[in-house]
Amino acid sequence: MTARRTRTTKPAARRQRLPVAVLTGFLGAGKTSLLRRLLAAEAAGRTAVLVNEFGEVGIDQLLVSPIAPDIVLLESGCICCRIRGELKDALVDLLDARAEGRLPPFERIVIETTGLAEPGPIHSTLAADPLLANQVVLERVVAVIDAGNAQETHGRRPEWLAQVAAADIIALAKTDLATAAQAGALRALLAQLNPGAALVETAELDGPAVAALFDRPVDRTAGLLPAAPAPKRHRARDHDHGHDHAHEHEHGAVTSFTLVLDRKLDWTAFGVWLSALLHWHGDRILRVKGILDTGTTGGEGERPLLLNGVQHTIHPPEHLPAWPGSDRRSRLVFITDGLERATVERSLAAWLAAATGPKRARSA
Ligand SMILES: Nc1nc2c(ncn2[C@@H]2O[C@H](COP(=O)(O)OP(=O)(O)OP(=O)(O)O)[C@@H](O)[C@H]2O)c(=O)[nH]1
Repeated sequence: MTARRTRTTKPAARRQRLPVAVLTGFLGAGKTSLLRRLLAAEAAGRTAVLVNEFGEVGIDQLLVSPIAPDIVLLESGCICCRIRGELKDALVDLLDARAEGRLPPFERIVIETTGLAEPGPIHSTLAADPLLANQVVLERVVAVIDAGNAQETHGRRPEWLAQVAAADIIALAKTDLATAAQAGALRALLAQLNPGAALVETAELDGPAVAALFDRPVDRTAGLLPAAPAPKRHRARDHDHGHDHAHEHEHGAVTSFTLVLDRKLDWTAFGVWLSALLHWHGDRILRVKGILDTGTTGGEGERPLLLNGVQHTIHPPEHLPAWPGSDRRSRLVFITDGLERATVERSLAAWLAAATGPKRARSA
């Protein structure tokens, strides 16, 4: 169906609003991984994607864009407070492009939030704006929870709880990194915090089951009977009044910075530096992501290494099939809580000088 037809349909059909799914979850929980699985499992063009990253370089966008070329990257900043106006504009642009046939007639929009976002205000943004409220509806919040570090993050970061509390579906990722006892205790905690949410494990889902997470009707009554206990530190619904008060939650000393390196890196040596950095500062490094030029070739050319670290953990790096763009420089994006860019820069420069001679890393 073309966009013009959509515009000239009868009033009854016009009332059908496009479903919006918010894909949330703390930093590094596995949101982009789940999104990539969704996009791979369904027909191209079915889902339009908005990605909001708390970092200067949109690495998620680089990863998702080969499967969803029309992805829109929202400006760096947190979707739930600082860039709510931009969210609205991006949604309106997407809907216009669909209506004018510049984009395929996608059937849903997925908004991947930053790991620090509270989903409640997104609902307010959508519901409070008459133009948007007429065209889209926030249908579901899918929260990805990292089973490897959930208990720790729960104690430290209020955003984690807000995300759990707002979820219609909780997708438990990284159960392979938790013991059976830890996973069991976490399931019990999540059921207590948000008894209405459906709980699934991402490792158990095949492609169609991932798609079903975003397709099957959400049971809004689940968990309402018997009455759900309100989580004590739950703040997400605080935003959920349907009006647009100027609310900004504080992210404390959380900051993001990017380091760019102009040279090829030896992964083994680089991994030693990174491990040491996480050993000393892992408590204050919430997330490190990067695309590294390690000089590896294969297939059609050079294959960059995708690096992912969450707090003290470095995930096994992944070779991407090709560089997702013309910029072939290595980039490292850090999200830290109270750790200065200068500290990381100094450490990296010292390592580079020792390992490969005194050529400097540049910060972007
Ligand atoms: N072991 C394991 N690793 C996983 C699983 N799911 C995701 N990961 C890895 O976790 C790392 C972070 O995953 P992402 O999907 O980038 O997480 P994210 O939530 O999008 O991260 P941000 O956008 O930075 O908040 C990647 O290295 C993934 O491959 C899982 O179930 N098990």
